[in-house]
Amino acid sequence: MNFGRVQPKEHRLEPESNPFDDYRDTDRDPLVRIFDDYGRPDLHWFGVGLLASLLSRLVSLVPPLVLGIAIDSVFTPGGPAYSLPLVPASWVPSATTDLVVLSAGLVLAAFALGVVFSWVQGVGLSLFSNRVQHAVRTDTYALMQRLDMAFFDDKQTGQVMSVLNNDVRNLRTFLDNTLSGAIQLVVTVVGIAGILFYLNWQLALVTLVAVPLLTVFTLRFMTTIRPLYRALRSSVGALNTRLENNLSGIEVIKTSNTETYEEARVTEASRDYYDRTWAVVKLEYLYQPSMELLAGVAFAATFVIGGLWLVSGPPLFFTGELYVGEFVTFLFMTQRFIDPLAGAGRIVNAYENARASGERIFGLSALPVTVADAEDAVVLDDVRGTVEYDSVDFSYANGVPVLHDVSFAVEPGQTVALVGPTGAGKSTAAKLLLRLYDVSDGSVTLDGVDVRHLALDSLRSAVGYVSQDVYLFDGTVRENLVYGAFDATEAEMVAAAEAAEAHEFVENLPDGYDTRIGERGVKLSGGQRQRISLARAMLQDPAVLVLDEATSAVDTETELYIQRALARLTEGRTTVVIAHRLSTVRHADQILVLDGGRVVERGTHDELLALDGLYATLWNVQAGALDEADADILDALEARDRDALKTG
Ligand SMILES: Nc1ncnc2c1ncn2[C@@H]1O[C@H](COP(=O)(O)OP(=O)(O)OP(=O)(O)O)[C@@H](O)[C@H]1O
Repeated sequence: MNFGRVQPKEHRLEPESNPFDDYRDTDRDPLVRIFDDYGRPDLHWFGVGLLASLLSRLVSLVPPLVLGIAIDSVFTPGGPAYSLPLVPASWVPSATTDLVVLSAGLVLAAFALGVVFSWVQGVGLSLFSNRVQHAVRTDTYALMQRLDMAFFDDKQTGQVMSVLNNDVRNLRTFLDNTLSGAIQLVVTVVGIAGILFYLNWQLALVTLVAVPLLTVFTLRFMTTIRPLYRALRSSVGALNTRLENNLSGIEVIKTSNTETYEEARVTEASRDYYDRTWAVVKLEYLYQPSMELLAGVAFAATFVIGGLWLVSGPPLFFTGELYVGEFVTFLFMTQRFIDPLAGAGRIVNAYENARASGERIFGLSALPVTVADAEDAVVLDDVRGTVEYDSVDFSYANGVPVLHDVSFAVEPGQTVALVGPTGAGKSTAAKLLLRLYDVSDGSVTLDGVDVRHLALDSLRSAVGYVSQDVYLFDGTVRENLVYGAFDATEAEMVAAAEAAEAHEFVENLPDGYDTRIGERGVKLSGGQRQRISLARAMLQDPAVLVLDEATSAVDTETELYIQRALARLTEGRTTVVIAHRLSTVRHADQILVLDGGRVVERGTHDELLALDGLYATLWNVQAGALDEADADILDALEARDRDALKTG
């Protein structure tokens, strides 16, 4: 089999773990749950669709029935009297031509009714399945958003996307076609079996011998194909993940010159998907023809026995009379009985596919959420901005301790800076204040209330977060500025942009505030993105600010703009700043030096320099990069801005 380009030898691919497999809910049949949890409000549409589909099946039986009766009673001299089931004999005309017209009329009416019922079936089932699809998708999305950060740390975006897209769509297809198909099948098979028995019970037994065989065969197929479908659904997710990752990282791929490597990885993921699809298809193609063969044998047996019966009287142990028309109807009915049975594989297939999708959808909702509102969650009305960390210990899901016994307090309006070597735990400490994670031990309080007892939306509107990875959404500058402060007026927005030193460059963009900035804001420079994110924070106007200072270098002028914007933003707000450049936090009220997750030094800039410890070392290293003269210039500029702020 040719899978495209072969994997280059120099790149060895490790099999990727698939954490998503853990999130599968197999407790209750997911398809029953779909009806229970989502189907109820629109069940009437399902009922209408189902009824129409059964009626359309029913009327489709009329033509062969009428045809058989007509052959025996109208076209065969000496045949039985023309009699229709459920129609009183007095309604049936006696003239032959009238009987022909009646038969033709009945066949036509059956076809016309069939069309109407099919239409109603389509509308009813589509309405039902699309509404359920909408509800499942929006609910699953809402649920996914509330999952703990730990889930997203482990996340495979493509897997989550494939649940929200492919799996939800699979469910819809099942509800739309497969389910009604299955019910139709049961009703048709039972109904026709009844008619066959009514027509000739002995010949009916010959046809029905196939049923138990087909059933056993189908059940076996279902249990064999189920795990294959599960693997297939995961593989769709893995492929999506790979594609999604690569598209997001296209710049890195190009600049690292790793196109060939990535092609190999995509080929690998695609090959896995191919293999798993092939495993399913192989089984399907074994099963489907076998079913058809069995059905064909049953049909042939019915034909042989019935044919012999017609030609030379009842064969073997059969007794009684068989008419030609009756036999024709019988054969038509046998065909309609056996065809759907032989096609049961398609239904089983779609069922197993949808079931695997349902397990993944409900797997998401089965995930425990620990960072959620407590029952008696407190809402802070007027936030003063006192922040306190008390003996905080923390480790991520992998259990490796990241913070040990971290304690500090910040008074309203003060700035505390967290500094220290990379990986010391600065960002982690700050994230605990926003309750992106819960402490393992100790507590973090805002205005004296443990953040775990605060309503999450109250906490997160009180604490603003400006991250070093500025994330902007595809849309206009305006949309990105007012994100999270949707009620802001135009004047407020412009004022925030001015304060963040963004107004001028935004005005110079082709469409000003209405300029589209591309996915993740790619059409803006790093410095511009940062200023937009500062303006956004100004508009949100939180009492407490967590500032994860950008590490990426910008030119000196932009740096000055940003520093000025930051000075305005932090003025009067409690600020926890994670600083990489010590020069920017020299004026912080308190500087905490973290190392290996512990606070190893604390004090003001001057105190820490006098201590001559880790801070002093870091300062001296950085001083090489930042000339004291530059620092003095920054100082002078900052002092000027502070004065300007004070004088309004
Ligand atoms: N989501 C996560 N899951 C598991 N471990 C993590 C996670 N995020 C960070 N860590 C680990 O926690 C430790 C502290 O990371 P953190 O980002 O808080 O450090 P930092 O001091 O802010 O570093 P930097 O200055 O480089 O940003 C590191 O060892 C890091 O590998």
